[in-house]
Amino acid sequence: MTDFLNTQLHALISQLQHLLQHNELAQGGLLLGALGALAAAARSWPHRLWGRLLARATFTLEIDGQDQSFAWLSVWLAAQAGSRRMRHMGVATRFNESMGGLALALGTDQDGDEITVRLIPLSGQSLMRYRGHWILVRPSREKNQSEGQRMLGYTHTLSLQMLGRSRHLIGPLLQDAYEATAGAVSGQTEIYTPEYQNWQVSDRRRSRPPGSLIYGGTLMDTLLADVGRFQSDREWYQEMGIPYRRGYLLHGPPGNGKSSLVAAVAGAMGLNICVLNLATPELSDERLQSLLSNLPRRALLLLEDIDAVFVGRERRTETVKLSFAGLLNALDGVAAGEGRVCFLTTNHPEHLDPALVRPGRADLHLHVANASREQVAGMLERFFPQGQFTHFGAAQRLALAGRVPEGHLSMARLQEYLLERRGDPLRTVRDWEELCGPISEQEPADSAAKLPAFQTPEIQPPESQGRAGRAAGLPTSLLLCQLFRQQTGGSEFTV
Ligand SMILES: Nc1ncnc2c1ncn2[C@@H]1O[C@H](COP(=O)(O)OP(=O)(O)OP(=O)(O)O)[C@@H](O)[C@H]1O
Repeated sequence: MTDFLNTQLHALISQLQHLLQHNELAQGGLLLGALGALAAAARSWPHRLWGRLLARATFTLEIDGQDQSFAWLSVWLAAQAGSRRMRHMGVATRFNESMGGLALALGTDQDGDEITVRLIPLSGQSLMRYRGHWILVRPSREKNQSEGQRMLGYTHTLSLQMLGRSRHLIGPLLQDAYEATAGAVSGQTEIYTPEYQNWQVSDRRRSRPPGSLIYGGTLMDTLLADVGRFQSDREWYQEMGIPYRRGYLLHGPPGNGKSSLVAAVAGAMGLNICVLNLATPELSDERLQSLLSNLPRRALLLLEDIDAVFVGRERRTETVKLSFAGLLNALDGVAAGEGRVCFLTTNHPEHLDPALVRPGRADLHLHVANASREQVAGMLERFFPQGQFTHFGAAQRLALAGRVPEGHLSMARLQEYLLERRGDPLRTVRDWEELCGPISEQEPADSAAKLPAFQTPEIQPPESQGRAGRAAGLPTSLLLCQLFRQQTGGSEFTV
């Protein structure tokens, strides 16, 4: 059998040899085929060789569009000389006015603040010279798959390719880009909200100066001192083996500045704020774990109105996916971020399970109460600063504050009232009862004397006016109105 096959094979080979030796057509065909194969190899070979060389000789830095650095790096790249050749740019409006980068001024808004947008590269490529080295910048974007009816937008990537020996430039480049853009923003607080498993900057606001808020007693100072101490105590916590995190519970009636307090602390400490709504139906135990272990650096966590999610350990509504155990685990499990400062706010501390607010989860409980008279006087001074309104000084402010029933008025309501009457002390005084409710006739004389932190206001109405007024049992607000009218000769005030 083998002999038979060998014979056949030999016969075939000798026939082929004969054909190639004596048939020119077959010779030509063979030659062309060989040349074609060679040409194809020659075409792909340099390509492959080039690819290998590039991979060996270069270094590529790739930044995902979801990463925080993507925004400021894109803004910075768009402002570099090499980007002029980019033919596909996008407009980013979420960046702050004071951020560096290629900005287009669009005018000013009603507050006089400049409205600017920034350009970022979307696709294409450009060569950029940085500190004497060449860098190939390649932004790209891909349309995401649609999920049912919902389009998921684009996935963006930024790639920076440079020679391997230039890779030491990565650090300085990122630092330069950051300092020229996001790092140049001062006096700003970034607000992060969750986006899938990550945090995204959803807003940037001017930091609220602590002095713009008025709280009773030493609330603000106590909190600032506590957060400041915690921040400087990292080593101590490590030495003591205590988890390095701190929690605060701010409780009290609505509109007295719980959220504003968190914003002020963040601003004063140079921190940003991660706001998380626990009632979000998409928030599962796993997702919360992942979010809390991925908190951005230098950001505090704010969980607002925590009583709106759980009453005791029970979910308040069926739409809440998060479990109470999941919340506790996320707050103090292994994954909980080191160095985390967490604020819980509630209007109803009595609805909270003690486990949620025990030390370790909420170390400091602060009551943010309705306005005290001291606060009312402070707010009046903010709206009618000393010396700017004649006939409306400390005595008048104290007298008005003395009319407010202690602890009945929210600071938000007071702010709203004063906003409506700003620049108009006469209206402020005239409508004061509207704010405080009806005033009993016996009250005026001694209510001011009951001011906790003030001396009895020394209103010096003209003798006759004062006596007559008091004799008639007029409320202090009316007395003040009359006094103002008399002193200013009508309803005009000097500003
Ligand atoms: N202590 C305060 N000093 C100055 N302004 C205040 C104070 N408290 C509240 N305000 C003003 O009232 C408004 C509402 O305040 P904020 O939202 O911080 O209150 P809150 O206690 O968090 O309310 P809620 O419990 O309803 O969330 C803000 O515009 C703020 O400027």
